[in-house]
Amino acid sequence: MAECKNLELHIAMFPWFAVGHMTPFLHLSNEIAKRGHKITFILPKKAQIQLQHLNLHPNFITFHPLTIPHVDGLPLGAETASDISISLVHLLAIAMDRTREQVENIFRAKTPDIVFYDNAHWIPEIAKQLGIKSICYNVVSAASLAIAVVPARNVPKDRAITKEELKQLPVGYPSSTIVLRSHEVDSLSFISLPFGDGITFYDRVTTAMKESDVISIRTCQEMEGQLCDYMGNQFGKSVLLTGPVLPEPAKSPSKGMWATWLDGFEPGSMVFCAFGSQIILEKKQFQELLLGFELIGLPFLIALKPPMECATVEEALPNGFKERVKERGRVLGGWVEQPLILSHPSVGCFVSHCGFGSMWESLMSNCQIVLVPHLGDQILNTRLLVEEMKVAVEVEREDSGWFSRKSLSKAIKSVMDKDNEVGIMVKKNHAKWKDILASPNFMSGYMDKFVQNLQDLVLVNEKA
Ligand SMILES: O=c1ccn([C@@H]2O[C@H](COP(=O)(O)OP(=O)(O)O[C@H]3O[C@H](CO)[C@@H](O)[C@H](O)[C@H]3O)[C@@H](O)[C@H]2O)c(=O)[nH]1
Repeated sequence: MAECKNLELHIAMFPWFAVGHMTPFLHLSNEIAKRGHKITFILPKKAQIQLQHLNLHPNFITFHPLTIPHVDGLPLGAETASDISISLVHLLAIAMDRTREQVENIFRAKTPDIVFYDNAHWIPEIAKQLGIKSICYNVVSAASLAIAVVPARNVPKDRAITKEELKQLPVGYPSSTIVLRSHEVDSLSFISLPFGDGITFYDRVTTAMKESDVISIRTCQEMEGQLCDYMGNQFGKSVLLTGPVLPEPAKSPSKGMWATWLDGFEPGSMVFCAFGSQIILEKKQFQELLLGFELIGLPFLIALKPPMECATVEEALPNGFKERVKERGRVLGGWVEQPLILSHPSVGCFVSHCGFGSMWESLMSNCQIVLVPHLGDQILNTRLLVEEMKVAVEVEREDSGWFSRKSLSKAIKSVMDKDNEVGIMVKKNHAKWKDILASPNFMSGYMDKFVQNLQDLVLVNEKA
């Protein structure tokens, strides 16, 4: 064992070209680097600039930028999912596949022991040839993997998956609460669509997992144990969990241009809203959301991308909105430092899309959580938080998918009203879970064990 502890690893990271994937891969890299191991982090050139500030161990973590080839149909210079609309991401997958030679050259030059990847299903093939162990690291919930991309889902090869087929849960799926409602199953139909050249999303992700040496998921046994066991059984291999892998909370949160403004409000009174790096609302839905915030009568900070067909958030504001909400509310169209905002004492509620990164950040905060999921995995994360853990509320949507200003304000008020039973219940449950997740050895315990497993994996290789 002592021999194993001293083994210094060299790990290559190759995440999907999206902020919601590269960021958690970098958090994981920081944790591994903190334990004395070397990381080569492969990413698009522009992303390097965006992520650099999150590299906490530059002596151990080296960025290796890729040139992203242009693919017809993508805007010139597009390198990550944030540069394009969701309808074009399948083309970005083609661009990723065309970096194969660059990636292989990096592996040959750097000779890592292990490579972590997610969407690049061809990595194990290269890795095997070069004697590198491959770990398919998933930065979405075990629930969203288990319901959509397991062999038991049995997606037809020759046609699109039907709504009826999507309504069926894969045989043996272990949860009856973390499920999609029948009007939501369409949010999974993308699994049988092309994602890359001549390959569907389903085939790509299942291949990525089948061919790996190990499957790993950014989750914990305490929250998704049964679902992780199901994944292991489905693919017949071990599933290593990293736990949530979040950076230390900021020591001095009051930074940034919005901080002085936030300082001026009562503790816990501010409602913050952000929907991650990808969602672009339709203008009408964007305006309805803003009008819902106007109704709650509380201070608010909204950070959303400008809605469709609008260059800025200003031009999409409802008539007279700015004059009516005055200093009480701000709407920003650019990137804000979400973790810092969530830890500001004035912020008491987080209205989120429940992307997996935001899900963890909301759980680690002291904020009440209101969820407005959009994509399939976000809906399942929402069910986990609302139905299983009972730490959050979900905004009611009509069957058309539309949510009204009334349903939004009702959900926010229910958790911000100090006497509301639901608000009291979710606050209490959230505090219990936060105590577990933030307890001193919880995350570090997961990481220590994980790194030990990585060393064992490489050692087995060396002995073989
Ligand atoms: O203005 C912003 C907006 C986001 N963030 C950060 O960006 C990350 C966003 O990640 P996440 O919450 O996972 O959202 P998306 O970027 O939307 O994530 C994509 O990737 C996730 C993980 O794969 C999936 O769960 C989502 O459905 C998918 O949209 C989080 O760390 C946020 O703190 C900011 O710092 N500032």
